[in-house]
Amino acid sequence: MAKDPSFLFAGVHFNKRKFASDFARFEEKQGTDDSVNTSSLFRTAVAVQEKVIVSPVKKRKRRGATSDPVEGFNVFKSSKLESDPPEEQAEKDEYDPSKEKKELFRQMEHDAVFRKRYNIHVSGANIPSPLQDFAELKTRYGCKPYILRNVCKLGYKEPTPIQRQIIPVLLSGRECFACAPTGSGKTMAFVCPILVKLKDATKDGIRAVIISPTKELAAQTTRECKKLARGNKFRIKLMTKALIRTPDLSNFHCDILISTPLRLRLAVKKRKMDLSRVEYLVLDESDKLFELGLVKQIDFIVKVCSNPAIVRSLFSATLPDFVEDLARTIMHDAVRVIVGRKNTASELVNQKLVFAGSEEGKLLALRQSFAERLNPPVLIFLQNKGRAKELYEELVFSNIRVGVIHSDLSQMQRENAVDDFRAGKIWVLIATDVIARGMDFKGVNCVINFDFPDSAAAYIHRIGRSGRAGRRGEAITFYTEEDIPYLRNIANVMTASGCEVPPWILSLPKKKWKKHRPKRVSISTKPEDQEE
Ligand SMILES: Nc1ncnc2c1ncn2[C@@H]1O[C@H](COP(=O)(O)OP(=O)(O)OP(=O)(O)O)[C@@H](O)[C@H]1O
Repeated sequence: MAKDPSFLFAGVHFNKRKFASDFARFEEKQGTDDSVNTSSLFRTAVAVQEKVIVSPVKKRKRRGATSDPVEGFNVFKSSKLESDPPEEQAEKDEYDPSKEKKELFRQMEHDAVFRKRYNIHVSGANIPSPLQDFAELKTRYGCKPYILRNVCKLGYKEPTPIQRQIIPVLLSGRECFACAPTGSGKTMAFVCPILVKLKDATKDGIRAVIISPTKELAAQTTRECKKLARGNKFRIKLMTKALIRTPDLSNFHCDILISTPLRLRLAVKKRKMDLSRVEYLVLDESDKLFELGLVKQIDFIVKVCSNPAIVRSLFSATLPDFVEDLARTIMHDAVRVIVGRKNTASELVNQKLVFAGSEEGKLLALRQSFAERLNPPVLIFLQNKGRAKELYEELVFSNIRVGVIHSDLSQMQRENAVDDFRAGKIWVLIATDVIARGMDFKGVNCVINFDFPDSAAAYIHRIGRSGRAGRRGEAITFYTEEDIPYLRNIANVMTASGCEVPPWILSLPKKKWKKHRPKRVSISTKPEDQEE
């Protein structure tokens, strides 16, 4: 694999004298957040369509369905119907007693072709037709004009594939699991139907709850909800520390509440918050929420959301079988929607593996690359907060505007780091996995895994901070000798999303992936007596 890392930062040449103009370019990008290039997103969906095979009607074994083709409907078999001349068809229809059935059949056929085009795979009974365009929100579901106005203001021209299918599923009152690549618009896919269904603000307790694994993501989701709800008087609330301090929350009401599991559980247990009237429960980044540390809290929340008419939905870019199995035990007649193949990285990210030799080698590679080429904004991931701090200390006095985010910082410091990165005040943000999931920084050009990720899912989510909403991105993963046994797992993700991997890596033995966080040599180059 390439040993000279100087090529890493393909992109704008980082000439310090030209610093100002580069930076202005970066700032400009941040300013265009709302006018996302939707057409490329649309193109991506169409570009991958050829890869899908449509299978005939059959009962499928769910376990093996990970990357199965489209659900049971044979588009090819029925295409003969379409070739009938119109007059002949009209004649047939006139005398056909089961005209309605035929109509239904035709609609199903049309839906299957449409899904194939957008690489949407579904399973479950009676799945509603996907959206052709946003206008159908009004024609099919009578949504209020403010939503379409906001969609337009956000610059969304076409629904993304996950939005095309999940919005009708949720609007028809079905529970669902949704798995679609990072940066493919899952947030809007669950927020929009909630807004349509809730219609107007009321004071009927808490009506919808969205759970996010981190405070940062919860705050971001709250902002996205508010953007889409602009013009309506909905009460959209983030569960903050201050809110939890309220002595009695038993009469608290809001239309949509966004929280981390821990805070919500506290609010219910200690402040008597009542979730019995919740109509919609969304578990975002659901595989993270079902991990050992959080599953108890989720279990508690699911139980206290006791409204029998509740609609629950799970979203993530990675959805392991065990999460589906767990979720199935609580869901009724759920629809499963997968865009592309399950558990794969975004195809918009160009991924590279770089052998850095040692910890010292990683730092050298990074410095050299920054000196030669830098294409900000850049995100750097490390395996823990201690190492994130060390790297920050090493880079803070260079000419690069660098920031750091980890769980030892106060909430305010964490928010400031995210805001400064978004605003372009920070070029390079050093982070732990605390922001690896869900955070939407839009213009991130490059993600660097300074420390090898501890699982394939962590890799997919980390690199997914780049290559969002139709934009291209780059991901570089440093590895040392101790990471080699796990290289194959990442290499498999890379090949599945169309990136090249040297054959020797693909011939490494498969290794069962347990959390890989080896004890690594310190990054610090300071003499020991100068360390705090
Ligand atoms: N229909 C659309 N057209 C264009 N851009 C969109 C559309 N829907 C959402 N976006 C934009 O796409 C970006 C990614 O959306 P979002 O954060 O919801 O992705 P995600 O699928 O939840 O990603 P992750 O798995 O990383 O959480 C956002 O900047 C959002 O504004």
